[in-house]
Amino acid sequence: MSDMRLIVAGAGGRMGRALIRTISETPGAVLAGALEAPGSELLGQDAGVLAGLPENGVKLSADLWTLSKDADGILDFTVPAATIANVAIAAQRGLVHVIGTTGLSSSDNAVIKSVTGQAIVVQSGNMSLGVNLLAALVKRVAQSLDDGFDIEVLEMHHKAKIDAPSGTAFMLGQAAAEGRKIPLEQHSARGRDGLTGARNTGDIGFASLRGGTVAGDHTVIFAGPYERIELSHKAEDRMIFAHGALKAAMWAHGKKPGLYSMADVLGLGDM
Ligand SMILES: NC(=O)C1=CN([C@@H]2O[C@H](COP(=O)(O)OP(=O)(O)OC[C@H]3O[C@@H](n4cnc5c(N)ncnc54)[C@H](OP(=O)(O)O)[C@@H]3O)[C@@H](O)[C@H]2O)C=CC1
Ligand SMILES: O=C(O)C1=N[C@H](C(=O)O)C[C@H](O)C1
Repeated sequence: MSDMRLIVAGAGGRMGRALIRTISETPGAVLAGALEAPGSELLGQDAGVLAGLPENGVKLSADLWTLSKDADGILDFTVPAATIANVAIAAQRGLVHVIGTTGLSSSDNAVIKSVTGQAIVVQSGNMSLGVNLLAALVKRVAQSLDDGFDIEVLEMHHKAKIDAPSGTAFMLGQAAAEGRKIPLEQHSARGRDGLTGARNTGDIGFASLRGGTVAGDHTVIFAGPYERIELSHKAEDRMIFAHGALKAAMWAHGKKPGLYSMADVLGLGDM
């Protein structure tokens, strides 16, 4: 098979730059385009230079329709409005769309789902191997413990992160809810503040910390009578997410249209 031609959306962002570096190191992948927001001061700049590499001749552009004429996939770590705009074009062009953007609403997710009859989408709030394995472990532990054990999800990220709780925290909460066979929407406790009353039995709680340059720390706590189990993952470098995204794109190349997860990519679906 010829090289997979990939567009990086949000090319000037933290993940965008990590993805451009990862593509440059990945045999079988080539950077076909670099997308940035309309009006960004980075438009026209060289994607390689922005990512700390030698000049590669790929200039940042805000025109996905033109960029995608000759591409196979798009790696999208941007903001919800941009991802939703990209979904329609990726579907029309038949691109593999790897979606890492978090903070999506349920109606955004419904839009993504609506195109998967014709589009190949891999979506995950966290593309790392470690977190996807952690989610499988959380589900397994939640299956074994009844609601005598209170489940709390704690996350910490760098101070520039704009959404909370993190996409990963939701993934882990969802895994716990699946293990316990309850709907997360009806059992999630978020944003405690003030005179909240006692904790509801069976709730899954979320707490978010922000500060410094933390790439992403997540802990799921199972707090029972006189004992506690804590399962944690600490991302030391966002390159782990970029490597996961590349793996997802190359895995999805040539697959049938559908909505896939990182558990599918990593073969963790049955854990
Ligand atoms: N699933 C996973 O494994 C991971 C997910 N993420 C998620 O990825 C997203 C991005 O994170 P991060 O890179 O840290 O954030 P950044 O803010 O550093 O990057 C986002 C980039 O997207 C750009 N952008 C905004 N609008 C558009 C548009 N319409 N078209 C193209 N580009 C646009 C921004 O440009 P401008 O600054 O000009 O607005 C910015 O350069 C977040 O939602 C984050 O939570 C992050 C890491 C891992
Ligand atoms: O914004 C980030 O940085 C990250 N976002 C993702 C999330 O919301 O979970 C993944 C990772 O934790 C880094």
